[in-house]
Amino acid sequence: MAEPLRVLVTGAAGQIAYSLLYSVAKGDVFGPNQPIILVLLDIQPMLGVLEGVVMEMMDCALPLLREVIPSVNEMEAFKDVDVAMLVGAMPRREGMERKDLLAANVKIFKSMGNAIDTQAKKNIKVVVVGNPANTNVIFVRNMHHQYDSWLNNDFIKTVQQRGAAVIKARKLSSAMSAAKAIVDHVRDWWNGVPDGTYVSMAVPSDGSYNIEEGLIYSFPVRTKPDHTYEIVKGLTINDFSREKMDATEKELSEEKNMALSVCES
Ligand SMILES: NC(=O)c1ccc[n+]([C@@H]2O[C@H](COP(=O)([O-])OP(=O)(O)OC[C@H]3O[C@@H](n4cnc5c(N)ncnc54)[C@H](O)[C@@H]3O)[C@@H](O)[C@H]2O)c1
Repeated sequence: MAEPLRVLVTGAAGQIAYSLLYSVAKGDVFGPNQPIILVLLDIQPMLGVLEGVVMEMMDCALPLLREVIPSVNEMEAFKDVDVAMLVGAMPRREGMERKDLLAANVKIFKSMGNAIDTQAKKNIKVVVVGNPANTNVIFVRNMHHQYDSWLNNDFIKTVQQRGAAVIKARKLSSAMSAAKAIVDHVRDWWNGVPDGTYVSMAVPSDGSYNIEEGLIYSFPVRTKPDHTYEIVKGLTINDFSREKMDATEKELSEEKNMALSVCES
């Protein structure tokens, strides 16, 4: 069997992690032949809760799970990590604006960036969940008219308002569906997608589709079994999609500048 992968989940005492950890530890992401060491990072006041999560993970007796390491020390936790799922952050509460959330979280992610830089494996794969999620960009191909109408109206509206609708109903932000999305996302990245297909991933822009270079933006991406990815070029963009893409680019660019100014202050 392969050497164990060291997988770090931050915010491990939180509600997304509670759904995510079981799925990762039982092989849904890295496959049934890949042993895993799980490092669970949270902050000091959550240590008691974290220990409860560790007990439950051990009690699950999952064959692939070699070790569970709780930690409240960022520098120690990131040591030699292969894959990091950065879930830990302040969650969005009812009535909270995207920009308030950004201001609260930007410092956390800056500090984690430093820990990754100095402690983790150089080819670490990092998935960020805790930032305000990047707006979905839809690359529409060969859709027929009726579908277009649903896609351009109800679907987009539902997706845009879904986060707020879940908070309103649950009084908490989404967790189970967010955990499922993380699992699908990292599995596609780790294993690669079948030839001729691609997935959407928010990755640093290389200027494709005239999107500002360096912006973290959702592109059609082809992932490969060696855990690398490439942006799929040259898809036809209709006027409707172009308009949404430009609006998203503008919003993300503003958000980036705001994050930089919070960092500097
Ligand atoms: N991208 C998405 O689609 C999506 C969907 C839902 C939620 N989220 C975001 O994911 C994040 C986690 O959501 P949740 O519902 O699990 O929240 P939660 O409050 O239940 O858990 C967050 C955990 O992070 C911990 N934490 C805070 N600062 C930390 C730090 N510096 N290092 C390590 N841990 C830290 C907290 O102590 C807490 O245990 C939130 O930012 C939320 O807004 C994103």
